[in-house]
Amino acid sequence: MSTPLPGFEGLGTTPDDSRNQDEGPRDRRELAPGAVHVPGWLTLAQQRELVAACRGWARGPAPIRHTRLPRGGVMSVQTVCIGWHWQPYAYTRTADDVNGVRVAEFPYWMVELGRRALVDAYQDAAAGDDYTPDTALINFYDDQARLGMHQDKEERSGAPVVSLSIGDSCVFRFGNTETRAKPYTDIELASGDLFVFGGPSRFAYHGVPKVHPGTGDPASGLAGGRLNITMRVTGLS
Ligand SMILES: O=C(O)CCC(=O)C(=O)O
Ligand SMILES: [Fe+2]
Repeated sequence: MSTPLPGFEGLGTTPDDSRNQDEGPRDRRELAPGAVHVPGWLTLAQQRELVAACRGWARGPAPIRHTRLPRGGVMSVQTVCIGWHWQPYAYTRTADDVNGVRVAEFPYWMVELGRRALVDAYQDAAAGDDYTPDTALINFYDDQARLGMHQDKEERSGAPVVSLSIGDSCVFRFGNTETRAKPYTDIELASGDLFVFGGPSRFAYHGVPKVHPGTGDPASGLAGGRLNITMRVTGLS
Protein backbone atom coordinates (compact mmCIF):
# COMPACT_ATOMS: atom_id res chain seq x y z
CA MET A 1 0.00 0.00 0.00
CA SER A 2 1.30 3.48 -0.76
CA THR A 3 2.16 5.86 2.05
CA PRO A 4 -0.10 8.81 2.81
CA LEU A 5 0.77 12.01 0.99
CA PRO A 6 2.29 14.38 3.56
CA GLY A 7 -0.24 16.96 4.60
CA PHE A 8 -3.28 14.82 3.88
CA GLU A 9 -3.33 12.66 6.99
CA GLY A 10 -5.73 14.90 8.87
CA LEU A 11 -7.75 16.38 6.07
CA GLY A 12 -11.40 16.55 6.96
CA THR A 13 -10.81 15.22 10.44
CA THR A 14 -9.00 18.17 12.01
CA PRO A 15 -11.19 19.85 14.63
CA ASP A 16 -11.85 23.47 13.76
CA ASP A 17 -13.27 25.38 16.71
CA SER A 18 -14.30 28.32 14.56
CA ARG A 19 -16.69 26.11 12.67
CA ASN A 20 -20.06 24.86 13.83
CA GLN A 21 -19.78 21.14 13.18
CA ASP A 22 -23.55 20.85 12.74
CA GLU A 23 -23.59 23.37 9.95
CA GLY A 24 -20.61 21.93 8.14
CA PRO A 25 -18.02 23.78 6.13
CA ARG A 26 -18.80 27.46 5.65
CA ASP A 27 -20.40 28.39 2.33
CA ARG A 28 -21.04 24.79 1.34
CA ARG A 29 -23.74 24.83 -1.30
CA GLU A 30 -25.89 22.08 -2.79
CA LEU A 31 -26.65 23.11 -6.39
CA ALA A 32 -28.89 20.14 -7.05
CA PRO A 33 -29.54 16.89 -5.19
CA GLY A 34 -26.14 15.16 -4.94
CA ALA A 35 -24.18 18.10 -6.42
CA VAL A 36 -22.25 20.01 -3.76
CA HIS A 37 -19.69 22.83 -3.93
CA VAL A 38 -17.33 23.21 -0.97
CA PRO A 39 -15.20 26.36 -1.46
CA GLY A 40 -11.71 26.41 0.01
CA TRP A 41 -11.63 22.74 0.96
CA LEU A 42 -7.90 22.24 0.35
CA THR A 43 -5.30 24.22 2.27
CA LEU A 44 -2.47 25.83 0.30
CA ALA A 45 -0.07 23.18 1.60
CA GLN A 46 -2.36 20.42 0.34
CA GLN A 47 -2.70 22.17 -3.00
CA ARG A 48 1.10 22.28 -3.31
CA GLU A 49 1.33 18.56 -2.56
CA LEU A 50 -1.28 17.78 -5.20
CA VAL A 51 0.43 20.02 -7.75
CA ALA A 52 3.73 18.26 -7.10
CA ALA A 53 2.11 14.83 -7.55
CA CYS A 54 0.38 15.95 -10.74
CA ARG A 55 3.62 17.35 -12.15
CA GLY A 56 5.14 13.92 -11.71
CA TRP A 57 2.25 12.17 -13.49
CA ALA A 58 2.33 14.80 -16.25
CA ARG A 59 5.90 13.66 -17.04
CA GLY A 60 4.98 10.00 -17.30
CA PRO A 61 4.74 7.09 -17.64
CA ALA A 62 2.22 8.42 -20.18
CA PRO A 63 2.91 12.15 -20.56
CA ILE A 64 0.16 14.76 -20.45
CA ARG A 65 -1.27 15.59 -23.86
CA HIS A 66 -4.10 17.26 -25.74
CA THR A 67 -6.58 14.41 -26.24
CA ARG A 68 -7.50 13.69 -29.86
CA LEU A 69 -11.18 13.22 -30.59
CA PRO A 70 -12.44 10.50 -32.96
CA ARG A 71 -13.56 13.02 -35.57
CA GLY A 72 -10.16 14.70 -35.75
CA GLY A 73 -10.56 17.51 -33.24
CA VAL A 74 -8.11 18.11 -30.43
CA MET A 75 -9.14 19.13 -26.93
CA SER A 76 -7.80 22.49 -25.73
CA VAL A 77 -7.40 21.00 -22.25
CA GLN A 78 -4.34 18.83 -21.59
CA THR A 79 -5.01 15.59 -19.71
CA VAL A 80 -3.09 12.85 -17.96
CA CYS A 81 -4.82 9.89 -16.33
CA ILE A 82 -3.93 7.63 -13.41
CA GLY A 83 -5.38 4.24 -12.52
CA TRP A 84 -7.17 3.87 -15.84
CA HIS A 85 -6.51 5.78 -19.03
CA TRP A 86 -9.46 7.59 -20.56
CA GLN A 87 -9.60 8.27 -24.24
CA PRO A 88 -12.78 9.12 -26.11
CA TYR A 89 -14.79 7.15 -25.20
CA ALA A 90 -13.42 4.26 -23.16
CA TYR A 91 -11.05 3.33 -20.32
CA THR A 92 -8.00 1.12 -20.80
CA ARG A 93 -5.05 0.26 -18.57
CA THR A 94 -2.58 1.42 -21.20
CA ALA A 95 -2.36 4.85 -22.79
CA ASP A 96 -2.94 3.58 -26.30
CA ASP A 97 -3.32 7.03 -27.85
CA VAL A 98 -0.15 8.36 -26.14
CA ASN A 99 2.72 5.88 -25.87
CA GLY A 100 1.06 2.56 -25.17
CA VAL A 101 2.42 2.16 -21.65
CA ARG A 102 0.46 1.31 -18.54
CA VAL A 103 -0.64 4.40 -16.64
CA ALA A 104 0.48 5.17 -13.08
CA GLU A 105 -1.13 3.37 -10.17
CA PHE A 106 -3.99 5.16 -8.41
CA PRO A 107 -2.47 5.92 -5.01
CA TYR A 108 -4.19 4.93 -1.80
CA TRP A 109 -3.79 8.43 -0.34
CA MET A 110 -6.04 9.66 -3.13
CA VAL A 111 -8.67 7.04 -2.28
CA GLU A 112 -8.64 8.42 1.26
CA LEU A 113 -8.82 11.97 -0.01
CA GLY A 114 -11.86 11.05 -2.11
CA ARG A 115 -13.55 9.46 0.91
CA ARG A 116 -12.96 12.54 3.03
CA ALA A 117 -14.31 14.70 0.21
CA LEU A 118 -17.60 12.79 0.26
CA VAL A 119 -17.86 12.99 4.05
CA ASP A 120 -17.45 16.76 3.96
CA ALA A 121 -19.54 17.42 0.86
CA TYR A 122 -22.46 15.29 2.00
CA GLN A 123 -22.04 16.05 5.72
CA ASP A 124 -22.36 12.35 6.44
CA ALA A 125 -19.64 10.49 8.33
CA ALA A 126 -20.46 7.30 6.39
CA ALA A 127 -20.62 8.85 2.90
CA GLY A 128 -17.12 7.69 2.01
CA ASP A 129 -17.27 4.19 3.47
CA ASP A 130 -17.93 2.34 0.21
CA TYR A 131 -16.09 4.77 -2.04
CA THR A 132 -12.98 3.45 -3.79
CA PRO A 133 -12.12 5.65 -6.77
CA ASP A 134 -9.79 3.86 -9.20
CA THR A 135 -9.13 6.52 -11.80
CA ALA A 136 -8.51 10.25 -11.99
CA LEU A 137 -8.39 12.55 -14.97
CA ILE A 138 -5.98 15.38 -14.35
CA ASN A 139 -6.74 18.34 -16.58
CA PHE A 140 -4.54 21.37 -17.15
CA TYR A 141 -6.17 24.50 -18.57
CA ASP A 142 -4.11 27.32 -20.04
CA ASP A 143 -5.69 30.76 -20.49
CA GLN A 144 -7.56 29.74 -23.64
CA ALA A 145 -8.57 26.20 -22.71
CA ARG A 146 -12.22 25.29 -22.30
CA LEU A 147 -14.23 22.14 -21.86
CA GLY A 148 -17.56 21.76 -23.62
CA MET A 149 -20.71 20.45 -21.97
CA HIS A 150 -20.48 16.69 -21.53
CA GLN A 151 -21.43 13.83 -19.22
CA ASP A 152 -18.88 11.64 -17.46
CA LYS A 153 -20.45 8.41 -18.60
CA GLU A 154 -17.74 5.92 -19.53
CA GLU A 155 -17.80 4.67 -15.94
CA ARG A 156 -19.91 1.58 -15.24
CA SER A 157 -20.68 2.82 -11.77
CA GLY A 158 -22.99 5.41 -10.35
CA ALA A 159 -20.50 6.36 -7.61
CA PRO A 160 -19.88 10.09 -7.23
CA VAL A 161 -17.25 12.11 -9.08
CA VAL A 162 -14.95 14.11 -6.77
CA SER A 163 -13.50 17.23 -8.40
CA LEU A 164 -10.62 19.32 -6.99
CA SER A 165 -9.49 22.61 -8.50
CA ILE A 166 -6.14 24.39 -8.11
CA GLY A 167 -4.73 27.58 -9.62
CA ASP A 168 -6.72 30.02 -11.72
CA SER A 169 -10.44 30.19 -11.05
CA CYS A 170 -12.93 29.30 -13.76
CA VAL A 171 -16.57 29.35 -14.67
CA PHE A 172 -17.94 25.87 -14.04
CA ARG A 173 -21.26 25.19 -15.73
CA PHE A 174 -23.38 22.55 -14.08
CA GLY A 175 -26.45 21.48 -15.99
CA ASN A 176 -29.08 18.81 -16.09
CA THR A 177 -29.07 15.11 -16.94
CA GLU A 178 -31.19 15.42 -20.10
CA THR A 179 -29.50 17.92 -22.38
CA ARG A 180 -26.30 19.95 -22.68
CA ALA A 181 -28.46 23.08 -22.97
CA LYS A 182 -30.25 25.08 -20.26
CA PRO A 183 -31.21 24.85 -17.51
CA TYR A 184 -27.72 25.10 -16.05
CA THR A 185 -26.04 26.99 -13.22
CA ASP A 186 -22.72 28.81 -13.57
CA ILE A 187 -20.53 28.90 -10.49
CA GLU A 188 -16.93 29.93 -9.90
CA LEU A 189 -14.49 27.19 -8.97
CA ALA A 190 -11.41 28.68 -7.30
CA SER A 191 -8.17 27.22 -6.03
CA GLY A 192 -8.80 24.68 -3.28
CA ASP A 193 -12.47 24.17 -4.10
CA LEU A 194 -14.15 20.80 -3.96
CA PHE A 195 -17.10 19.89 -6.14
CA VAL A 196 -18.87 16.54 -5.84
CA PHE A 197 -21.54 15.22 -8.14
CA GLY A 198 -23.27 12.00 -7.29
CA GLY A 199 -26.72 10.54 -6.74
CA PRO A 200 -29.34 12.08 -9.05
CA SER A 201 -26.69 14.53 -10.35
CA ARG A 202 -24.06 11.94 -11.25
CA PHE A 203 -24.78 12.01 -14.97
CA ALA A 204 -25.52 15.72 -15.29
CA TYR A 205 -23.92 17.62 -18.15
CA HIS A 206 -21.15 19.98 -17.10
CA GLY A 207 -18.33 22.00 -18.61
CA VAL A 208 -15.81 24.80 -18.20
CA PRO A 209 -16.62 27.71 -20.55
CA LYS A 210 -13.95 30.06 -19.19
CA VAL A 211 -10.78 30.25 -17.14
CA HIS A 212 -9.90 33.57 -15.48
CA PRO A 213 -6.17 34.09 -16.18
CA GLY A 214 -3.97 35.40 -13.41
CA THR A 215 -6.45 34.75 -10.59
CA GLY A 216 -4.54 31.92 -8.91
CA ASP A 217 -2.17 32.33 -5.97
CA PRO A 218 1.32 31.10 -6.94
CA ALA A 219 1.54 29.73 -3.39
CA SER A 220 -0.70 26.89 -4.64
CA GLY A 221 2.35 25.65 -6.53
CA LEU A 222 0.89 26.65 -9.87
CA ALA A 223 2.32 29.86 -11.35
CA GLY A 224 -0.35 30.01 -14.05
CA GLY A 225 -3.27 28.09 -15.47
CA ARG A 226 -5.77 25.83 -13.81
CA LEU A 227 -5.46 22.24 -12.63
CA ASN A 228 -8.50 20.05 -12.09
CA ILE A 229 -8.55 16.51 -10.78
CA THR A 230 -11.67 14.36 -11.11
CA MET A 231 -11.68 11.05 -9.24
CA ARG A 232 -14.09 8.40 -10.43
CA VAL A 233 -15.04 4.75 -9.95
CA THR A 234 -14.77 3.01 -13.33
CA GLY A 235 -16.59 -0.16 -12.30
CA LEU A 236 -14.02 -2.04 -14.39
CA SER A 237 -11.55 -4.70 -13.31
O1 LIG B 1 -12.22 20.99 -15.03
C1 LIG B 1 -13.28 20.75 -14.47
O2 LIG B 1 -13.69 21.42 -13.51
C2 LIG B 1 -14.16 19.63 -14.97
C3 LIG B 1 -13.41 18.52 -15.65
C4 LIG B 1 -14.33 17.51 -16.25
O3 LIG B 1 -15.50 17.70 -16.34
C5 LIG B 1 -13.78 16.24 -16.75
O4 LIG B 1 -12.56 16.01 -16.71
O5 LIG B 1 -14.58 15.38 -17.19
FE1 LIG C 1 -16.52 15.85 -16.78
